[in-house]
Amino acid sequence: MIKIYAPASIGNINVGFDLLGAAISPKNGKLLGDTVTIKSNNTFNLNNTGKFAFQLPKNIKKNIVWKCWNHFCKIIGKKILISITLEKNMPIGSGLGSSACSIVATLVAINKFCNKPLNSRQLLYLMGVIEGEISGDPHYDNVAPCYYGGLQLIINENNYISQSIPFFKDWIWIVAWPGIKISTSSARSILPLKYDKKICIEHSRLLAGFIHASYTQQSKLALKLMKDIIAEPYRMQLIPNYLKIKKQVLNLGAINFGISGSGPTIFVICNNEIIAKNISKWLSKNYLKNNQGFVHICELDTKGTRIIGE
Ligand SMILES: Nc1ncnc2c1ncn2[C@@H]1O[C@H](COP(=O)(O)OP(=O)(O)O)[C@@H](O)[C@H]1O
Ligand SMILES: N[C@@H](CCOP(=O)(O)O)C(=O)O
Repeated sequence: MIKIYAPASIGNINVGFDLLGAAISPKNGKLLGDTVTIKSNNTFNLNNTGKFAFQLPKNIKKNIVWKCWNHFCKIIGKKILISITLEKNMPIGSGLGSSACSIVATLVAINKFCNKPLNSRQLLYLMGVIEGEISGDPHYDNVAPCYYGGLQLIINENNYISQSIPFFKDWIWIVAWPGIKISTSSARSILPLKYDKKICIEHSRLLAGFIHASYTQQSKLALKLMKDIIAEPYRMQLIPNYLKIKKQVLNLGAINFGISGSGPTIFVICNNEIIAKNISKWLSKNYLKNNQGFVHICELDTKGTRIIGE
């Protein structure tokens, strides 16, 4: 038996649309991600459990776990006889890399079960392909941090898909999912196909400056540059009262605020535990739309996807 856990992730982190992503874990030690358990069987079998299993497609062939298994069988040229249990603990369409959690956990588990025929780069490439089948075009800013952990910069050069970049250990990351869905594909479809030269130059300044500030550990500079001029201007309309919430949370002492991935989850950065607790309480009261929603005070998950049982 192999049991794999894959953590939630924040895609984009404002300044790096499709190019930066952070894996996160609640500071209280709770798990925030999907778990996949695999054992040998006489045929393929998939069981769905977990708080958000009800959101999964009824047709097994539309479940990401089946897609991952099917891709892997084609790659190794044989039917892999396993029973898979997906513990779907990440809400679908949340903006916390729910699809990435299932993709990464399943592929890592199957690869280990088959004695690792794929190396980590080949595995991550496959993760991006499957992510692209779901959201319309491949993007690695959820699967890379979910797989490797930490803060990942998508490189796609010299045989590297992503590489870790330094982060700020004193940053506290709050995520608030209101309990409603926004599909990644729809949130991608509302973005412009082209941007003005002025925006492109400004985005390069912000992203390059953020990476420089990260390597030189200039927290205040990193925060000033951590702006989203690519997606937020268009996606904020999908999130009720977005600008009002943002203004209030910044007034409560947050040092940064943005849309997590394609939303509707928002993320908040603080550098003070008391302020973080206060903002978490405020968001629980004012941002959650139903009893499905949640707020977690998190830190970067540096371990990434890992074995939690054998
Ligand atoms: N195991 C799974 N986990 C998440 N989504 C799944 C899974 N299996 C199938 N899906 C489908 O994939 C799509 C994922 O939607 P998406 O908006 O990308 O979610 P998220 O942004 O949370 O990753 C949904 O249509 C969902 O029904
Ligand atoms: N870069 C992607 C990130 C999507 O993240 P998700 O958690 O919403 O799937 C995008 O912004 O479309």
